[in-house]
Formats: sequence, C-alpha cells, structure tokens
Amino acid sequence: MKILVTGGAGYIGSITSAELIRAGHEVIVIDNLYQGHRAAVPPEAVFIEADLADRKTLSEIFAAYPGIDGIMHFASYTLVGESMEKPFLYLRDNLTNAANLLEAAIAAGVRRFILSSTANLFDRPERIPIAEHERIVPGSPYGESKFFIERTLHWMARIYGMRYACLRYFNACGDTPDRGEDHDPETHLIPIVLQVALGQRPHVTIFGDDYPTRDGTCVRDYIHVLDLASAHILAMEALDRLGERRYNLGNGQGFTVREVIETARKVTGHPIPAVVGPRRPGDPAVLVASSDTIRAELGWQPQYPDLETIIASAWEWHRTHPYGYDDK
Ligand SMILES: O=c1ccn([C@@H]2O[C@H](COP(=O)(O)OP(=O)(O)O[C@H]3O[C@H](CO)[C@@H](O)[C@H](O)[C@H]3O)[C@@H](O)[C@H]2O)c(=O)[nH]1
Repeated sequence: MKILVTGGAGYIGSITSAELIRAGHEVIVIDNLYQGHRAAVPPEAVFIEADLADRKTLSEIFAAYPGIDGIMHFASYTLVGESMEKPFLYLRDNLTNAANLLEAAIAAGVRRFILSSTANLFDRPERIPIAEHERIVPGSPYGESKFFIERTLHWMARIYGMRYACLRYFNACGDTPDRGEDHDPETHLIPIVLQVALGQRPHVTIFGDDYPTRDGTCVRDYIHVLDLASAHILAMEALDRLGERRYNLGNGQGFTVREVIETARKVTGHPIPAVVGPRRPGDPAVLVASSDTIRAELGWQPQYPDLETIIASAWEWHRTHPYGYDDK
C-alpha cells in the first residue's frame, strides 16, 4: 500500500514508517519538524516538510501523490502536562490539523485512516485493566482533543464511508538501533531516567509518592514502540473488513515510577538518583490497558512485553546517541 504518514519524523511515526517500509509498503511522510527530526525519516520514504495547518499545501500533496491507500496520523501535540498550560494548542491546533487532513483526504478519495489516540481518555477508570468499553473521561485538553478526533472520524465513517481505527496507546517507550526517542525538551520518564544514567542530569524527580499504589508512585503500562508499529500495520491491512474500530494498546501489566527507575539501574549498571517532588497535574494514579480486543480481532501479540527488555532497547539507543539526532 501507499501510506501517508503525518509526523513521520517523530518518535513513533518514524519507527512505524521504517516498519511499514520493511513490510513492503510505500511511505510518504509529512512533518513540520517542530519536534521531528529529518534524520529520523527512513531514506526510502518520500519526505515533505509541511504543516497540517496549511490546507492549500495539503490539497497539493494529495494531487501530487495520487493513489494514497491510507493515512497514519501521528502529527500532534502530545503532552498531557503541556496541554494543562497551553490548552488552545491542543483544543484548537490538534483538532484543526486533523480536520484539515481529513478534508483533503476525503476530497482525494482516501478512505483508510489510523489515528494515534491515547490512554488519557481514561482519567477515572472504574476497572483496571482498562477495556474499550470503559467510560471516556478525558484527563486533559490533550485527551479531549484526541476524543474529539475519534468522534470526528465516526462522522467521516457515517457520511463518507471512511474506515478507521483509533489506537489508544498507553505509555510508548523503547527504541530501535537506528531510531529513538528524542524530544526537546524531554518530559518522558524512561528517556529522563536514562539521561540521569548517562550523567546528563543530576537526578530524576518522581512526580508524587502519595498515590494509592503499592509504593505510592504512579502505575503505567509501558509498551514498546515496535509493538505499537505492528498494531498500526495490522490495523491498516485489516481496515477494509474492520470498518470502525477503537483499540486500547498496552501490555496489560503496570509498573510504578520507582520500579521503572530500579529496572533502569539494573539494565544500565549506573546509579540513578531520584528525588520526590509534587504530583504533576493531570496524572491519574493507575493506567493499565486491556488489549484483548486487538489480540482477538487482529491477532496482535506484543513481541517486547518485558520491561527490562524495553528499557534495554532504550538504553542501547541513548548510550549510542547521547545527543539524540545531531540535527539541532
Ligand atoms: O520526570 C518525570 C517524568 C514522568 N514521571 C512519571 O512517570 C509516569 C510516566 O510519565 P510520562 O513518561 O511523562 O508519560 P505520560 O505523562 O504518562 O504520557 C504519555 O503517555 C500517555 C498515555 O498514558 C500519552 O497519551 C502521552 O502522549 C504520553 O506523553 C507518570 O506517572 C509521571 O508522573 C515522573 O515521575 N518524573
């Protein structure tokens, strides 16, 4: 298939693009390089530096590349904490960019779409692990923006026959030897912990240790980025028979912040000093996924379910790319 990947220079988008190419698909990447890195885009992919806010350019791209079979939409503002400080970046830009993309795609006859959605739809889950039928309570403007895009897709299906899947990632992490996580500034737990191991930061701050969990710190379900990539590819290949789908994506096992730090100490062999700070606004205590639906419907199986293996893959990238991509 010929797949348009927005955000294909970013962390999850670039690794998924590389996996799509490995699986024999053609990839066209659109990225504005706001967080993405040109060097992360696989050399076999077409790269277009463009912003989804620019509707004219979007129509030109669809005209210049006819026959696009499907879209994977990664490009987005993605930080829970930032969305509590800059809500309009999320409630305006995330929504408008997705609408611009969908409008141009529909005009060009594209009817397959995979959305990067989020566990932040489930701020107060009644049941752990969290299944797709759990009540949606977005935890932040970020989660709300993704929920609204999910709803928009529903109407695109009703009105235009769009086939789509919303993949609600829990905590994406892990790297590959060629591509890895490199945000500026970095806010995610595992890369921060590894930067401490490399001596690039004095310590990691634990955001709160008074949660109702086994050691007082937040519990998250960490899923390897390659397992997310395989879910995207399986879903895209099956969309014609699926129609409309929403899948929660995680390993089904939760780890506390302290357990992640301890595992990183073991994997890296370096000391990782930690200090306890206040809670971060918008953080729920426990997020663990039930991925039974995607396992049953698509035969998806995580290949890297073990936290130590995930952190070891991230350590390999960070150790060999201590300054990330050298393009800044
Ligand atoms: O310096 C840090 C960074 C994080 N944490 C904690 O570590 C956990 C994981 O945090 P982080 O790695 O920042 O990921 P999340 O905030 O959980 O968000 C990620 O995971 C969400 C789904 O759960 C996605 O929607 C978001 O896009 C993605 O950023 C949370 O409990 C944080 O409170 C710390 O204690 N100290």
